[in-house]
Amino acid sequence: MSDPEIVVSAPGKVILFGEHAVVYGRKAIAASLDLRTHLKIHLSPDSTSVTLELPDIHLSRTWQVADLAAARPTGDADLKNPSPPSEQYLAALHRLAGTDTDHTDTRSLALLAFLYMYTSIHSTARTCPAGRFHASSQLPPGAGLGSSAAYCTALAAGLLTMCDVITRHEGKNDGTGTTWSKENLEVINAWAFQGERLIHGNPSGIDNSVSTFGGAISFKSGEISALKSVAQLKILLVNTKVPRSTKVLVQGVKDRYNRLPAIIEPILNSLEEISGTCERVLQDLGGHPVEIQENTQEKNYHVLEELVDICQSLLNALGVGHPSLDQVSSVTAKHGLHSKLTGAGGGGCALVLLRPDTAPEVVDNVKTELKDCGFDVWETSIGATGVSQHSQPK
Ligand SMILES: Nc1ncnc2c1ncn2[C@@H]1O[C@H](COP(=O)(O)OP(=O)(O)O)[C@@H](O)[C@H]1O
Ligand SMILES: C[C@@](O)(CCOP(=O)(O)O)CC(=O)O
Ligand SMILES: [Mg+2]
Repeated sequence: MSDPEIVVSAPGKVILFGEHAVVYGRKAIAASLDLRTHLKIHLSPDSTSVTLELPDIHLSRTWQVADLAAARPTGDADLKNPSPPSEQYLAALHRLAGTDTDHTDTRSLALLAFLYMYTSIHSTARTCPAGRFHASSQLPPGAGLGSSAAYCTALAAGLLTMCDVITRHEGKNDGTGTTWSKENLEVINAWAFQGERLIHGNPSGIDNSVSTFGGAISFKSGEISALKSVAQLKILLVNTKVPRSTKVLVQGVKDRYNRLPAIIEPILNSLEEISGTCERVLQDLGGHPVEIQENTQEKNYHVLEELVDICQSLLNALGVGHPSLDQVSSVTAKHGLHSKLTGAGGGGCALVLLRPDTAPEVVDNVKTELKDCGFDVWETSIGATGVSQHSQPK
């Protein structure tokens, strides 16, 4: 067994283009955020219970280790290649969580994701460890910044490390912690995806991939490509604070798709084309010598701004807009800036694209006006390190 104290963290993400379409196998572009979820594990060999503390969603639960051990799946589990729980196993997890299988309160699905990972990752172990598991986040939960994926990625990294399924300290990252080999990061990502399935229903896998690997990526049907040039973008994030659930919004798009497939398909194709165009523009922005940069910059930012506007309209057509997001768009437009929802929509967060030469007064004025609407606004840096292990509890 591992150290009695383990601290890991995983970042949230911002989707630039392609949310929802990515669930249907279309390309999307996303980057990690400098806001993280930390998981602290404190093992107590003399105790007989497991406590999960989730202060951000006001949940804390304690189970007897014997009850968790009894819920473990039988048969040989492939710990490096997890599969979804069977119906019977899922029902046992719901009983432990005190939820039911038709649960729509996504908050308590966080319990289910923990119980699934804890019991499955220990399915081949002789005993299950007792202790305290404490997850807290700098990310607003349920706002489109991938808090569910950061939570699942941190859980996967912490639990897999605790059981020595993955080996620790294989590489240094940016000095704030250590990371794992690519092979082990893939194992973390696979478990995080299974956790996301329990919270989201039908995730594309983009959020857990960004949270695991960090940086900026283009993502299509599970294929990940690194995109260095995204980090140069300056964006403002606006949290409308309107609560929403990704699971409900993804299901809403599915219902609309099932009713009107011939209408929704071309919208998904357009959204994919937007991601492809963005990728090309970003490459172009990064690839010119300084003397001709100004001209190409002007042209390329104009295209990016058009993409932001078209994307926002198409997402509205999918039914994932919200009056609060329309308000963000009209306030930013007054100041000559362009914004779109990010993540699942229905409230939550929007991003505002800034140009390299956007005047600081314009940024200040738009921030003030958005704050006056009751929204939270901050300038963010993108491309943070992926899942990490910390030697000191944070
Ligand atoms: N810090 C956290 N602690 C516990 N659960 C969390 C935390 N952050 C997110 N979650 C889980 O993720 C859910 C929100 O996920 P979701 O609706 O996908 O929104 P998003 O991923 O955009 O924040 C919460 O209801 C909860 O189940
Ligand atoms: C809408 C979607 O594309 C992104 C959801 O992100 P978030 O949970 O709202 O942060 C769903 C997905 O990709 O699984
Ligand atoms: Mg989510």
